[in-house]
Amino acid sequence: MIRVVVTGVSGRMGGHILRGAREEGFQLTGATERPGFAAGLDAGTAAGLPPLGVPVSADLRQALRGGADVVIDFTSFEASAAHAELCAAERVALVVGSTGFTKEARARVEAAARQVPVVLSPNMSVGVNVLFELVRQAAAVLGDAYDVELVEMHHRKKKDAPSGTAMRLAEVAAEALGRDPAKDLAFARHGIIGERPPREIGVQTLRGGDVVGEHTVYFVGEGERLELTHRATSRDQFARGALRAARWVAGRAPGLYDMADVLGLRRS
Ligand SMILES: NC(=O)C1=CN([C@@H]2O[C@H](COP(=O)(O)OP(=O)(O)OC[C@H]3O[C@@H](n4cnc5c(N)ncnc54)[C@H](OP(=O)(O)O)[C@@H]3O)[C@@H](O)[C@H]2O)C=CC1
Ligand SMILES: O=C(O)C1=N[C@H](C(=O)O)C[C@H](O)C1
Repeated sequence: MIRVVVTGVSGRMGGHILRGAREEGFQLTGATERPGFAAGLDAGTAAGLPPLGVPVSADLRQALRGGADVVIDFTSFEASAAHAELCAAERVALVVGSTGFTKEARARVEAAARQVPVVLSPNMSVGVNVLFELVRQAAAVLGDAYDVELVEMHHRKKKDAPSGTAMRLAEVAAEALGRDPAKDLAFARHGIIGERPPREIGVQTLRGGDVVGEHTVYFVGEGERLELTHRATSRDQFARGALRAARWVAGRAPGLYDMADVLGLRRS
């Protein structure tokens, strides 16, 4: 039985992961929430589920005392960077779903992945990981004759923009078209903007209500338009993907992996 510690259990993803872990036969050995949260509360109760017999800790080091094969972490980029360093020190595998990483925070996760295996992915759903491949293929075949535009929509409480998934989709398209994400992504348009630069990849963000997560990539040509859309209607698919990643990464060699590795989609 795989022993798992889940961080941020009272968050939107936390409850879905705890429920999935119980249904899929993981052994929950620890749980955390941000310092200041009611430490000692049952993890299930904290997540709005029936009690699970595991208390919430205010820090991951304490939560790992019960032993763990893997930590599943959907918190924030800052918390995930600190969690990665602790997992490296404690030699525990890690699955990170947090998004919005700064270069510095990502470098901390990469450094941790030299000590322990880490799966880091902005979207753990199978559907979105297939979308990454479809976008790669479409961009490679359609080429420069088609303008690439991307729109993402999420709930009003989401903190980072554009979504991690949108950023990855734009990077995948840019790579297939030989463009530079640092120069060619356009995140806003306003005023007299002039003609669209041909190399531009537009990335636009919508926020509102309780939208779980929607991404559309447009390839707009002369006389035709291809639209590739993924709509998440529940957080369960993200949680199922994270648990699949946890099963895959526990006991693996140190390294930074993503869902393409977990799902066997990695291109050589
Ligand atoms: N990869 C994927 O498939 C998906 C990724 N995400 C990403 O996952 C992250 C979390 O999303 P979501 O669940 O919606 O966000 P929430 O804010 O609902 O949940 C995050 C939880 O983590 C807690 N937290 C923050 N810092 C710490 C800490 N140091 N230790 C323990 N707990 C902490 C937060 O507490 P507090 O509220 O007090 O800050 C909160 O309860 C986001 O970055 C989001 O973009 C989301 C869905 C799918
Ligand atoms: O914050 C969210 O909710 C989500 N975040 C991820 C992202 O930023 O791509 C994945 C998913 O779309 C939900």
